This record gives sequence, C-alpha cells and structure tokens, in this order.
Amino acid sequence: MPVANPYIRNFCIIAHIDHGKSTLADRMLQGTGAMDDRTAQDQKLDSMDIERERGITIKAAAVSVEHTWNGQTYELNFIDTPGHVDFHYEVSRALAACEGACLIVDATQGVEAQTVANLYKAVDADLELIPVINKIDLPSAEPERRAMQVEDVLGLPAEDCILTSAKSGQGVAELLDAICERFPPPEGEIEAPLQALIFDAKYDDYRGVIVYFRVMNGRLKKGDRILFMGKKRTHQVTELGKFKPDMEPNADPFEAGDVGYMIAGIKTLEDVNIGDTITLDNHRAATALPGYEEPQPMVYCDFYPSGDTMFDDLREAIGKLKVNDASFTYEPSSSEALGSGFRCGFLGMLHMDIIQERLEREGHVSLVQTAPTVTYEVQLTANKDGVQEVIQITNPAELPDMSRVKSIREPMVAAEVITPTTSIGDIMKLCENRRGVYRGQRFLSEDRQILEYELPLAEIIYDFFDKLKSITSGYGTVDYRVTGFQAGELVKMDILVNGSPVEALSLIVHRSKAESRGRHLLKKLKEQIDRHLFEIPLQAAIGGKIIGRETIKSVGKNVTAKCYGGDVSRKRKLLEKQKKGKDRMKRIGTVDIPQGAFMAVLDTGE
Ligand SMILES: Nc1nc2c(ncn2[C@@H]2O[C@H](COP(=O)(O)OP(=O)(O)OP(=O)(O)O)[C@@H](O)[C@H]2O)c(=O)[nH]1
Repeated sequence: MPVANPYIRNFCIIAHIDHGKSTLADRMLQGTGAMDDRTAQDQKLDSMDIERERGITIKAAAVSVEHTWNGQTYELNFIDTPGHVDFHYEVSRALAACEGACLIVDATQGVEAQTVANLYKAVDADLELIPVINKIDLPSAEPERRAMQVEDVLGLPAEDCILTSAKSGQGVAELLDAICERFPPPEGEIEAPLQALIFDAKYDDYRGVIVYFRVMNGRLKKGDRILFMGKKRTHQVTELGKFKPDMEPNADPFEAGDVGYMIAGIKTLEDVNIGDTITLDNHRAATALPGYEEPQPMVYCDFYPSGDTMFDDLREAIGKLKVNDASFTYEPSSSEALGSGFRCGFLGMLHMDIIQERLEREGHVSLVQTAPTVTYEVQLTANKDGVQEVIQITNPAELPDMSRVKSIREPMVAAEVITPTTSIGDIMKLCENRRGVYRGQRFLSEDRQILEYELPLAEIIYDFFDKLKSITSGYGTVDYRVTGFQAGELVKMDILVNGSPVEALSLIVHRSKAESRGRHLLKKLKEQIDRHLFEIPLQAAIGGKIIGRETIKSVGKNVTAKCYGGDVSRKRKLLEKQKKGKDRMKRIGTVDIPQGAFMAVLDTGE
C-alpha cells in the first residue's frame, strides 16, 4: 500500500512562557520565504489582538512552509503552542498531530517549570525532540551551560542542542536542516479509509468554523461528504487548504501525513469536538483515533451586567464569544443581591481575565465579576433512604446547610516549583503556609532546585504566583496539574454588608485560616467601598458567629475636594474617572459595591 509522503515533517514548538516560541516561529517563516520582509509582522502567528498586546500565545497556530535540505524540498508543518499553564491542553492537542517537537530553552533563564512539563508531555506522546537554546544574542546568555542543563535535567544530549537567536535569525537555517534530518516522516497508509484528527478549530466571522486537521490515514478532497465520528454529524467539505501562514486553498487531495484546514459549513465551535476523528461518510474507518480528554474548567465566577448594560446584552455577548472559544462554560445564574447574570467556568485565572476582557472589548458590555472559586465536592449526610449523595458546587452560595454536610472535598494539585537555591527556605515556608505537603526535591543545577509539593488548587490560583515571583525576584516558576479531590476542614465564610449577607462575597476557606482571611478581607473591602451618607458595618461570619468587623464611616466622599486651586481640567478628569469606575459597580441594598470589592478576596494577606 502507498504510504505517507516521506518528505513531510510535522512538529510543534514547545517551551516555557516567554522563551521565544512565537518569535522563533516568525524567523522560521522568514527563513523559508513564507513571510517576506514586506509582510513581516512580529508574532505573525499570534493572530488575536489580545495575544499581541499581552505578548502571549493563547491559541496554538499551525503553518506550512517549505525548506530544501540535501537537494530535496521538504514540507514542514509546525504548530506554535502557548506556554502558560492555563493552556496546557492546547499543547497536548498539538503534540498528537506531530512526530517531533522543538523544545526551546531561553539561554539566559535555562530550564523552567513549563520546560519540564512540556518535555514530559512530548515524551509521553512518543515524539522525537530537538532541544533549542534560544536568545544567544543576549549578553547574559550562557548557551554551553544551558546545554549541559538540558542534558542533566531533561536527559537530552547536550550536543543535540541547536543554538539560535530568534531575534537576529542566527542558527535558524541550521535548525530547519536539523528538523528535516532528525524528525521522522509521518506514517500512515494512503489507501486506507480516511482517519483525520481534529487538533484545533477556530471561528471566523465570515467563513464559520475552520477545522484544523491532520490526516493519519487515507485521502480527503474538496466536495467529500465527511463524518465526525464522535459527534456523528456529516458535512460537505467546501474548501481545503494550508496555512502559509495565511489560509491558502489547495485543490490537491490531502493524504496521510498532511496537515491543513477545512471549511464545511459549520456554524459554531460547539458543533466540533477537538480530538474527534473525521472519516468519509461513504467509506468509513472502523475505529476512531484515540482523541483527547475534554479540558475541565478549574475556576468559576459570575458575570453580572453593570452600568448601561442589560442582561440581554450580556447574554448576546457571551453567546457570541462561546462560538469563538468553546473552552469556557456558562449558565444563567441569579443572585438576590446582584440580579441575573451568568456563572462561567474557565481553565485558569489568565483564561478568566482574557474572557472578561474580550467580553468588554468585543461584546461592548460593562460587567461586574464576582470572586473566582474552585469546584468543591460536597458529601451530604445520609438521606432517609440511607444514601450519602455527593454534589459538586462551583459557588459558595450553593453550599447546603452545614447540618446536611458530611464533608467538603477540594481539588488538589501536584506542583513543581523551580526556584533559585537561595530562596528555597522562603518558598518552602510559602508552600507550607498554603497547606502544601512536601513531596520531594531535586537539583536542576548548582544554583537551582525543583521542589515538589501537593497543594490545594484554591491556594495556588490566587496570589501564589505573585508571591513566588516576589520571593525569587522573578526567577521562580511553577507548573501544576490537578490530581483529584481531598476532604479538608473547610468552612463557608459569610460577609455581611450593612447587616445583610452578600452571597457574592462569601467564600469557602480552611478553618485554620478563616479568622485571618476574614479580617484581612474586611480591611480590603473597607478600602474599596466608598463612604455613603450613612455608616456601613462590614462583618465576617462563620456559621452565624461573627469573627470580624470593620466600619465605613458616613459622609459622602468628594473626590474633587483634593483638587484645591481650581484646576478645572484635572477636576473634570477625576469626575470622569469616578464615573467610569461607577459603571462597574453594583448596588446591593442601599450600598454601592464596586468591582474591586468582589476581587478583594484574591488578596489573601498572607
Ligand atoms: N534578545 C532576544 N530576545 C528574544 C529572542 N527570542 C524572543 N525574544 C523576546 O522574548 C520575548 C518573548 O518572546 P515570545 O516569542 O513572545 O515568547 P513565547 O515563548 O512565544 O511566549 P508565549 O507564547 O507567551 O509562551 C519577546 O519580547 C521577544 O522579543 C532572541 O533570540 N533574542
């Protein structure tokens, strides 16, 4: 049987955040003539505005280029992947469509937490690896030392490392040669029934869903009637093509080993399961490819309309964004104090931030977001039939009365913290303070170590990362994965504003920390909530027992009072600023609570 084209190389670029994946991808596009100096644009593959502005990759991007090595032209299909821990699932998806991976290591930083995590993933997926030491143009680069680290820590021979500067282009041609030489060609049979893996999909306003696929076996052409084996839906292919790096239709059939995109009249991302197998409707494959695990939301929060935004505006904006990003979840929710809104689930805090920003920018809505929380498993006491039901809650307000609760279980993570040796003591203190259980420690180099801890997810998602960065002067990094649920001494803390509990401010905390968290939160709330014409008591309570109290004194706060001297423009600016802040505000009873108050819980005060 004819097999896949031996002159194709499918690979992805993986690394810790900021080690230079997207910049290197740009240089590879230039080095292969896919992007000339005229069309050159930094981070070409980061196509979303938010990606460019924040300088991070959120979505994996695929591209096809050509490179000649040893007199033979090769087609290189590569996928640039995100480095941030929230988007790990994107990396796993990309790996399944490839035979090789370029693992980028910053020559000034060395191996970091996500370098290790991504390497494990690539090894699990049986990929061939090329280690790349990047940023060798920087004066503080230590390429030889980093190559030794790659050998010692990652087990890849130091002499296999390719040294590059994605900034100047140095070493990029050598890397392209190494890709042709060292990565294996795809396997697969062209005459077998079609099996193509959907490794990604994106939504385009004009063209509908664009499906990214890799043909594993068989052949696919324009006009074919295809079946998504998991979804059991059929579609007709209206366009097939490659990313070069812009979409370019291609009339030739796609065969085993090929990577490309298809358009097939699909209207929303929810109609496409990433990881699903595409086969031909009239010549079906017997089995589907292994596929992927669905990404699980890690954090939840509510979005409520504020200012001039109405509930229907928010519903429309969320619905539209969901068509575009299928990885967040939402369902209507309502709160006595805040009215009608949506409970949303995200892959992590960065993902939550991005969705909130996209809603405001692309959906033109103003919203108030409640404090994020993790999922809890609650085991109830036996009902009248003796059954001990277990429920999942994603909102402290849903916690049943404690007399019905047997135990509360919280998600746990296995975390690897990479830290300079000089900060080890302080990092251990931080982890222990966050209820971490020490699991091990190993050397990364003479001056850096990897610490392994088991930690509650709730303790790591808030300000752990900021604390880690400040303790290590920016040199510490962490990676984690959820391992399961574990029962803990957890209690619900209610916050009362002006005597009434505000559900949206309540939180689930560990009993040992409840009092200090509660008191710190009240202080933060006091800073956030403006003075009103009346005095506002703020209280924290556990099971009806008040554990802390603060008071916001009366008298309206006049921001312009600070501007003596009658500087009119400054006065106007301040008033405008105050008005803008008020847009993101909710009136609860008679008290105006600003957005910042809901996020005050993120500052644990530890
Ligand atoms: N001096 C120098 N700077 C580089 C080089 N490669 C990348 N950079 C810079 O390093 C920063 C991060 O580069 P990116 O390409 O965005 O990193 P990334 O790994 O794609 O980051 P994420 O996609 O967010 O994970 C940018 O400011 C780049 O300009 C290099 O070879 N030399």
